[in-house]
Amino acid sequence: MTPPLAVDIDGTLTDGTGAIDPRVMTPLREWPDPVVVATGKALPYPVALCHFVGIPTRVVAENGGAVYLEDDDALTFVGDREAAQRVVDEYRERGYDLGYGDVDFTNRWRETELAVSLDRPGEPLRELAAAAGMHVFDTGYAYHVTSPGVDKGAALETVCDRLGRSLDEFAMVGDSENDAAAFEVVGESYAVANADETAKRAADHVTEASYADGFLEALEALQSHRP
Ligand SMILES: O=C(O)COP(=O)(O)O
Ligand SMILES: [Mg+2]
Repeated sequence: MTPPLAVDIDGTLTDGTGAIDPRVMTPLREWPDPVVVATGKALPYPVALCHFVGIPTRVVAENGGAVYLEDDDALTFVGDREAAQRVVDEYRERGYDLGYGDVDFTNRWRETELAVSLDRPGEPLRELAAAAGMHVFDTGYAYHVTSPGVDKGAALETVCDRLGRSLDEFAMVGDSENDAAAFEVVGESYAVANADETAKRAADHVTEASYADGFLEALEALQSHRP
């Protein structure tokens, strides 16, 4: 018996360079239970990942702001994109940019939150977000200006309601503070060894191996201790 699985992308299915590790493709495709890709990235990224891995499209995007499940063919959103936009506008007025150039594929399709490159100053962003009642996730890959209460944990509750499954049944593998809320609500959670401290504290287990090796280690553990 394997559990339904929620999996983060960056830092979990990738190698140290940010590229998807090709060894994750087959285990994802062959996982016998539903797989939900749960990411901070905008919707097109996890949708494309499901498509190219060859699994049904079940995704949480934007740190929980967007949920799509092929099962009920419904796309739902939570979060105040305009509030995030105001924070980012003020950040720009202070002379900073988001760090993604003019075309900006990181934010182009974002509908509930906005991201700023990690090589841009984080303190002024946190200050402006706090003043606006918004939250900042530092995923290790970007800062995300997200509405309070929006996270992957709340999104997985929505997923479970819609799939008719319970959170207890789910396992989750991830690497950063944007995974911590999901780690708290699922039945069993794994932080990969490269995870940040927040994720490691929230997880039931921390793998020995890093990045995709850690993910593959978590899958093995999930398969071996569930007869
Ligand atoms: O987009 C990010 O900043 C992080 O994405 P992730 O949640 O898949 O790690
Ligand atoms: Mg991650």
